[in-house]
Amino acid sequence: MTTQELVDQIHKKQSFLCIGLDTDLEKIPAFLLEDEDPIFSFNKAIIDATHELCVAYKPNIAFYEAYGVQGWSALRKTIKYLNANYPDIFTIADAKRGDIGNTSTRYAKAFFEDLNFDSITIAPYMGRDSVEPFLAFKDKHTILLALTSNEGAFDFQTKKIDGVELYKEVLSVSTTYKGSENLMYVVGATKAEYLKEIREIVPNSFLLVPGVGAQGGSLKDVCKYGMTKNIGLLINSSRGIIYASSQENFADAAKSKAKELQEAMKIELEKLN
Ligand SMILES: O=c1ccn([C@@H]2O[C@H](COP(=O)(O)O)[C@@H](O)[C@H]2O)c(=O)[nH]1
Repeated sequence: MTTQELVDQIHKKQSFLCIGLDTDLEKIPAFLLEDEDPIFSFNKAIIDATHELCVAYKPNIAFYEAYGVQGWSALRKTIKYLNANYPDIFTIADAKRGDIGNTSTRYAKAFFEDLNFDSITIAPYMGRDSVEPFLAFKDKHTILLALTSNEGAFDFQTKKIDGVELYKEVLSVSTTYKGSENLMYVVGATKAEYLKEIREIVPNSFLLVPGVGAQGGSLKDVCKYGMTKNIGLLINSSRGIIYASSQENFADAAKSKAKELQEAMKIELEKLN
């Protein structure tokens, strides 16, 4: 999917919501455990109930890898279901990969070609040659971790090297990478106050912003400091939506939570006019 197609979807749905599919067998409704593939049954119900309210889904790969072959199979079924039934939805493999060049190429093939995701999250720590293999794929997006939502972000990301915070160095150096037009960045909603300075370095890039809902980040603050005339934001909520209820009505409850966020996003989008 191109960035323009994503922007068009945001305008059409009046939403820049990304729903995280962090599917955990210990948290999904107990009656689903009787199904042959409970993870896929849960994901399918959530997707069918919420697809009109969001523009992206983000399965976090850890939740699938944790269940071995069965988890991987459920992930494959989920992405195939999304691509077949909702091809206008942007898909994000939250995999946080990155390795020496030839290994990164294999990761890129796994997620962009085999699984056919639109994008993948990548750790920037190994530098240029670990990121550029992902950027070589046309109309696929590489979402680089810049300033993450967790407390540990302060261990390294905000530390200064030659007077510049490491996350700012990640942002500015990565714009020189070959294929940098395919870059997006992760910035945690819990770090909204940093967005003003982030926008000075990457004024037009899309930011994937996790951390509203369960982690307490504010949608309003993220929009205030991070929104661009082209929107430039995908705001993720996982647990706050998908685990709104553990009863029979779980999909409807997820829909209501997604609707609350979509309505708040509509108000923010109206401010752009
Ligand atoms: O900085 C980051 C990077 C990734 N994540 C991931 O996003 C979701 C957030 O889930 P919630 O349940 O809405 O808190 C999850 O998959 C994280 O691994 C992040 O939170 N922060």
